[in-house]
Parts: sequence; C-alpha cells; structure tokens
Amino acid sequence: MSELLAREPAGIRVEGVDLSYGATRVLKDVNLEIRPGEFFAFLGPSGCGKTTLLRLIAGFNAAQRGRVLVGGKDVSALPPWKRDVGMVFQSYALWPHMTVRRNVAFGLEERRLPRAEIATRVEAALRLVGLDGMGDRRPAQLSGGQQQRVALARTVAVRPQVLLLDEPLSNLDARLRVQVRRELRDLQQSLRLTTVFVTHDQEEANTVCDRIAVMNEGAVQQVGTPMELYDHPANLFVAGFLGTANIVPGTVLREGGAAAFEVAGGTRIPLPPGLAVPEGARLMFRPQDVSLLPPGSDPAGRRLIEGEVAHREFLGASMRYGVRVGGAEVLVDVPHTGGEGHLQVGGRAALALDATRVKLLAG
Ligand SMILES: Nc1ncnc2c1ncn2[C@@H]1O[C@H](COP(=O)(O)OP(=O)(O)OP(=O)(O)O)[C@@H](O)[C@H]1O
Repeated sequence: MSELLAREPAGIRVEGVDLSYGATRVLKDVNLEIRPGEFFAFLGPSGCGKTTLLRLIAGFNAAQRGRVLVGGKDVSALPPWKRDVGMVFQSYALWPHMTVRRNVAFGLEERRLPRAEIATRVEAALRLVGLDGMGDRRPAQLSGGQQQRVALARTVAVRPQVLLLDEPLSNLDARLRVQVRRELRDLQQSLRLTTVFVTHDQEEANTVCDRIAVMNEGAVQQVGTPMELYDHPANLFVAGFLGTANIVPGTVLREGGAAAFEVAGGTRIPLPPGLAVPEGARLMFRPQDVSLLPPGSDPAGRRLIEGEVAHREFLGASMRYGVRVGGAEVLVDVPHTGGEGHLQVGGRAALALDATRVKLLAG
C-alpha cells in the first residue's frame, strides 16, 4: 500500500467562481477551502450544481469567473490530465473489452511508467480495494460493487493529489452502500488522500465526511462538520436538508424584555432571552427537542404548548407524532421502549419544548 500513499496531501481552493450554461447561472460566487487530507462532501438536491463544481475542479468544465487552486497552484487554465486529480465517475466508465488488470493499468501506461512499476501499483491497488485474484476478469463478470472498486483502484493507482468522487455509491443497493461507504472512508484515511465526495444523500455525507458544503441553486449555503450543520444550521434550507426539522411560521412579539413567538391561530411560544431574530424568521426545532407530557402538567423551566394529535408513525425506535398547534403542525419523537402508552390520533397532547434548543431562522 505504501506504493499508493499520497505524496503530500494537497488542499483545494475555489475562489469566486461563477459558471453559466447559456443564460442559466449554475454556480454563483462559490468560495470554498478544502483542507489537505480532508474528506469533504458537496451535498444538495438534484440540479443544485454539485457535479458541475466537481467537474470544474477536475478540469472538465470552465468557469466564466473565479479560479481553482490545487496544492496552492492555480490550475484554472490546465486541462484535466495536467491537474493531478483523479475522478471516479458515477457510471465508472470502465473499458468493457479489457481485463480488470488492464483497466487499472491503463492510466499508468498512458503516463509511460516503467513496466515493473505499473505491475507493482496495479497489484497494490487491487489489493487495497479487495479485488486481488480478480485481475483477469472483465467488468461484465463483476458485480456493481466490484466494478465500483475497479474504478476506484484505477484512480488511486495513478496517485493523484486529490480524489474526486461523483455519487460513487448511487448504483449500489442499500446494504452494499453502507459497506462500501465504510471501506471508502478507511481507504481515504489510509492513503491520506484529500477527497471530495458528491452526494444528495445526507446520511452518506454525515457518515463518511469530515466536513460538508451544503449547496442549493448553485450557491454554497453553509460549510461545517455534520454535527455543526445539524446543531447550528445557518438557514431554513440547511435545517430542513440535514435531518428532520420543525419549521413553524409566525410572528415574533416583544413585551418589555421578553420575547415570544406567536404561531398562526394565536398559540404563543415563549422564547429564551437573547435569541437573535433575523428578518422573516421562522421557529426551528428538531422532533427530539419536544417531549409529550400528560395534559395539565407544567414542568418548571420548559415551554408548554397544547395541541391535537393529527397523525402518528411508528418508526421502531420511536413513535413520531404530528401534533396540530394553532395553524402549524409539529413533529414530536417519543422513544419507544416497548410499552403501549402511546397517544391516539385525535387526542389532546401537551408539549414541552426545550427552550435552549429552539432557533429563529430565515430562508
Ligand atoms: N452541459 C450542460 N448544459 C446545460 N445545462 C447543464 C449542463 N450540465 C448541467 N446543466 C444544468 O446545470 C444544473 C446543475 O447541474 P449539476 O449536474 O451540476 O447538478 P447536481 O447537483 O450534480 O445534480 P444531480 O444530483 O442530479 O447530478 C442543472 O440545472 C442542469 O440541468
């Protein structure tokens, strides 16, 4: 494996990038700093520009404005093959008529490396992805997961400075995805390879990546660790994209020093002091920031709201209730420990909101 170690992990900088296809602006003033050796994700809904940004770093797209630096060097004007980046495509793009070994060797032969060096690196790469012994097969004789590993082996064999992965798990079934994403993380760690991973799946990004850039409509919304993004979303889009969020419309009221949030229908939720109130704010909290109480009880220090159970969903580890509060519906997760003590649809529910967890966010 030492034959494949990244020489010196390189960082990536994207500076002030604007990219349009005709009249459609696909990337809008994108600025990013990806640290050397980091496993980084571009996360966002379909069509938000993730692949376009990845291809820009690889050199397959050109921007109208801004630049890309790899390892401190401006690569904006270089073609892909001079950039020292390895990209694994969503479709794998393997040569069907070549054996696995030849597929992996192809890029090294093009670089005219000595034959012995090629053989050593190919075997090391196949071992690394768990495909030693399958070098003589053709891609059609492999499963989807194995083909994906060939694509990965082929890319790491050239020892790129950075590895770019475009939805690498999307062709695999759910169970294999979980296994392969762990393997990807292990491989990335052992090679200390700066890696950028494109996905629209938040669980995938959360489980394998050090940091994530959340994108929407061509703009980076927020960059942070999975936990930072979940606990401190910068706006409603990020809050709703990472995990389940209660987003409640209403009005912020101030009486003296105290503030409250009035939900349509008149229910008032007292707000903790000192909470910042952005323009057009909505109240945001997670289903687990709320607990259900027996009606009539009023615990100290918690914010009590009353409502009616509109529906419920059994999720195994918890019961998720949809509770109508004024004009809004609030999702509440109650741990399921095996008892029968759950509320029925149509019944009254008293909710205690953990005031330290609520946020006021704008779109
Ligand atoms: N070659 C092209 N010509 C014109 N428009 C394009 C081209 N490639 C992409 N687009 C448009 O640019 C936008 C961003 O596409 P992109 O593939 O980067 O999104 P994405 O976030 O990777 O989406 P997905 O998860 O569906 O792959 C989309 O609206 C897409 O239709």
